[in-house]
Amino acid sequence: DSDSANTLSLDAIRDSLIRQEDTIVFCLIERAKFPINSVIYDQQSSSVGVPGFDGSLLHYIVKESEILNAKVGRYASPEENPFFPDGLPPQLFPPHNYPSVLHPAGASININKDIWDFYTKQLLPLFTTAGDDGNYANTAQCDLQCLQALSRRIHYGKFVAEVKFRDSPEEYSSAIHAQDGDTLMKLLTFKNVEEMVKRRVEKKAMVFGQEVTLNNVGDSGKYKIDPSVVSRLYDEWVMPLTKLVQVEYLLRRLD
Ligand SMILES: O=C(O)C(=O)C[C@]1(C(=O)O)C=C[C@@H](O)C=C1
Repeated sequence: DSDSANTLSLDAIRDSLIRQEDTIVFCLIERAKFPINSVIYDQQSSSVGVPGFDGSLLHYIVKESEILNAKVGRYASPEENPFFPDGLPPQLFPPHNYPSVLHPAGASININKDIWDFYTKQLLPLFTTAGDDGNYANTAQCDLQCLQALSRRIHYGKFVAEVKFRDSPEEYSSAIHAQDGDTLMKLLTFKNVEEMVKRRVEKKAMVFGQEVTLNNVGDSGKYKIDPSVVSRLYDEWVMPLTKLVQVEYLLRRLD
């Protein structure tokens, strides 16, 4: 949240990332209640086509909820990035005065297109069962929650990058002046932290996704979401994209 961003230490920022892991794991568990329901993602579905709208049902639901959210100020927060930013309506009342932590150029970074693509095309089939149970609105609502949680986490890279820059401005500045993305990537990478993150999210998937009964606690080995998928999600997409956001942010940090 913006309080921890305001504190602006790498520890505080990492605490927020850790808390966001809980949100992501719970969102995935909720989505896993439903089968894949793939018509939701069809560009042209005859069964769930919205008259006059050229896109999938999920696209329609995300776009419409972003319109509502824009009116009540969600995207005034530097932590929130819409999936469909074009033509969003203005806020209905004056925006909250968020502390300006980020460099203004940070606002132009939005990689939600990549997030949308890996989520719908690659991640969903890894943790949902095959089939169609007709619960499209519910399922798409879960997708929206997952997408927003992932987007918030990945774009939090802007805050991570800002803290790292403030902690060692000289080191970063020379790479920024040289517009050297590879060096920036090396500077901001902590392999040991990444290993811990992967192991922790796997464990969270086990703890949050276990069957809880009064007689036995957990370890029946049956989880609501496969813990290895969560670790893979972080390894293949969440952390690489968070780092991409950091590099993009740092490249513009001295504009
Ligand atoms: O904790 C950091 O320093 C981050 O930059 C975050 C993060 C992550 O996405 O979890 C990304 C890059 C680092 O290599 C380690 C972890």
